[in-house]
Amino acid sequence: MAEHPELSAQERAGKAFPVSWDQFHRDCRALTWRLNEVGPFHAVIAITRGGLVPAAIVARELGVRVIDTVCIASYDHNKQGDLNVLKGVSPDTAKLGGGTGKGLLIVDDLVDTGKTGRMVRDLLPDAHFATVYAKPKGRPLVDTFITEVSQDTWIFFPWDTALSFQPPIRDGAA
Ligand SMILES: O=P(O)(O)OC[C@H]1O[C@H](OP(=O)(O)OP(=O)(O)O)[C@H](O)[C@@H]1O
Ligand SMILES: O=c1[nH]c(=O)c2nc[nH]c2[nH]1
Ligand SMILES: [Mg+2]
Repeated sequence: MAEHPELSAQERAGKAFPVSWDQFHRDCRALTWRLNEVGPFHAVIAITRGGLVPAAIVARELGVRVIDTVCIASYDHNKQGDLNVLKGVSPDTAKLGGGTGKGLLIVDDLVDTGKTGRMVRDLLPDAHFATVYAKPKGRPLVDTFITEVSQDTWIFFPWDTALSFQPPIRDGAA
């Protein structure tokens, strides 16, 4: 970050990894196959907002109906600022996890630097933390994930993107 402070994280990331709804759904289902070997879980906790979509799919596949959120904001569009916990887990969910998160499943779309993951680990140290995608810096914080991408890759999620014209590769398209 210190090398090019004027650039956003997305601009510094040299590679783009666009993910379609279809691929995201399949990756969430693949994640659930792994999580099904680890559970059962009393509740699923989505890290908003990116964790809401995978949490819904994972909870559906695992048959879990207690779903809570931890609301954390760190990136303002694509620049990471200070982490801000807007909402923690509810008292009911905290009780289900015995205060430390045992038997709870935390879901997010990805770990990048690991700052968000570190914060949820500090809040619920015994919870199981799952993400669909992981970059190397954040990977040690995650218990289960599906696909690793390099640190200089920016993942474009389907809820942040729309179909658009692409120039032919021959004409210099990335
Ligand atoms: O490992 P880190 O470097 O902390 O980055 C990962 C976090 O960044 C994104 O969330 P963001 O804060 O952008 O909020 P959003 O989910 O509401 O888009 C993403 O959904 C992860 O939660
Ligand atoms: O859409 C996103 N893609 C990413 O690669 C990323 N890293 C942190 N936050 C992110 N958001
Ligand atoms: Mg997020």
